[in-house]
Amino acid sequence: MLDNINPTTTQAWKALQAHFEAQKEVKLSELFAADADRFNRFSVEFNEQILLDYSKNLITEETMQQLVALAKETKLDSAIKAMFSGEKINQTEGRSVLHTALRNRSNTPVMVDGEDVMPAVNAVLEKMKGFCEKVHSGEWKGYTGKAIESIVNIGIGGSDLGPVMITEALGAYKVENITTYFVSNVDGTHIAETLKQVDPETTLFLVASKTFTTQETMTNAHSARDWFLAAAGDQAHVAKHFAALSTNAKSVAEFGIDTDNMFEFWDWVGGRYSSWSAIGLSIALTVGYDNFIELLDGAHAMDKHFAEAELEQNLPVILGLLGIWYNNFFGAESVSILPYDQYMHRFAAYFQQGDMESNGKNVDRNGNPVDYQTGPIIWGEPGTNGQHAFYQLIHQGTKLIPCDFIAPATSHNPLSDHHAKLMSNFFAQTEALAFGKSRETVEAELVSAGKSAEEVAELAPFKVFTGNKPTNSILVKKITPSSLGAMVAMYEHKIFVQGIIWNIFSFDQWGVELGKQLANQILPELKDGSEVSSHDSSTNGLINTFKAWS
Ligand SMILES: O=P(O)(O)OC[C@H]1O[C@@H](O)[C@@H](O)[C@@H](O)[C@@H]1O
Repeated sequence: MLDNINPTTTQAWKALQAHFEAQKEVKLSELFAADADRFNRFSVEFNEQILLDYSKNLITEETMQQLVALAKETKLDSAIKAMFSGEKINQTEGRSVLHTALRNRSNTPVMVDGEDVMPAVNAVLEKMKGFCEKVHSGEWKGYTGKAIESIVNIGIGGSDLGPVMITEALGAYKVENITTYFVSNVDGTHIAETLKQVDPETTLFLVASKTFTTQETMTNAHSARDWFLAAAGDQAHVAKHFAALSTNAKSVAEFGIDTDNMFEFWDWVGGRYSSWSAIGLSIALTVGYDNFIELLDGAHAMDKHFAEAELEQNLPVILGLLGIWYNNFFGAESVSILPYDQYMHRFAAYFQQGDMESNGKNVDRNGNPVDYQTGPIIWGEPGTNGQHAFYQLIHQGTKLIPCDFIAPATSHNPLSDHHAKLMSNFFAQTEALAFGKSRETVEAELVSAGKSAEEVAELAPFKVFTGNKPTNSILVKKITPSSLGAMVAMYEHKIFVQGIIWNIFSFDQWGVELGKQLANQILPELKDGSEVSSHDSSTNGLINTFKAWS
């Protein structure tokens, strides 16, 4: 059981509040001017792979000490131990939270209900390995004897976003002769457009669903099977073209997928934490099984760091605490994740689910409404595209938006000076956000551009950058399976740290249920043209207009 401590009642919270009042006007320019060693003081390196520079944050040593005190007072230490040891910390569902066991490469026993889960974890990995070997070697043949060329992963949410993000992020590692597609949306366009690109004789569908009941996934899976059978004819051919990644063997069998083709995982794996499980089969098929294992290795190294490093030196803890500083004291509402790496273009979307589904909670672990802010809005796009779109608001808007800038030191595509240009933008943006451009500088520039005194006075206010916008810079040596695994685990644990301190349950997601229930009620009402009057006037009006127009 997790402790149950309202963070706002702790000594540390009160101290942080007083500290915030005393230094909320602090200027990054002054902090840097006063301390030549600030970069060294506020940066940590992980395994010569990842550098987290958090010196461009609105913090002093005292801020960090008090934030760490908050983590200690809210018993983060024991919560970390509880998670890793398989305690049922997902209390509203009565489940352990063991995505860390899926990548427990040291293979030490992890007990759930008195049983070590590692043999089952390893057995599924072996099965995935054998399957990948067969598909990649061409030994696995479709119903007309041809090798597999296309993988279509059908899943949504946690059964889609992680594999999409990771296969894209590891684009440089793709195996030859396999093209992977992802279908998630129940909008028929998604599956229809995908099926146009593949050949039933050479396509393998992975039906990825923890529950195997999700409406979108099951609808897409049935349409895929209909399409396949229209070409293949015989139901017996399904076995060569459909595999299931699920915890629900019964429904998999009912769908008609051979249980030999089922890759199992367990209820102690949350959907948004499931890329490391059988849900990762699309990853292993796309980038190779060995690279999938390297991904797990990287995540495991970060797990060890999270479990063992001092809180002051602990990357996920530092990130989590900084987030709390802005979310709960500065009143920041969102966090932007900005990867300067085209391969990582779905990273922010992935952690939108990871973070917002985990910590978007308004009830604490007692079941009482919280009277403080919890999970932030997560958003972002790859740089430099974002610079030409929404950075205006980050630089000169009225909202405080702490940003994580992520970039690889080495590019997989060292084409002329592209990478230097990309990186110059990465460095320039955090510098600009931190230090801005003063009125004096703006005026001097306008004068030297030949503007009159009147023009200078007129234009200057619009060209001033106040600066003092906080950022983290995460410099990665190279985006490899291992460093990516470490980075994903780092963000996962950041979310954990914040959920513990906010005294909420991060591993359930009841908030997704109501919409599903209502959609199930509305679906039969759409079957005929009769007027609907059972809802509020807006919903009735929309449904009836839809019926008239469709
Ligand atoms: O993997 P399945 O069971 O299809 O769920 C897919 C997704 O469904 C949503 O409603 C959420 O609960 C997600 O956490 C989950 O990842």
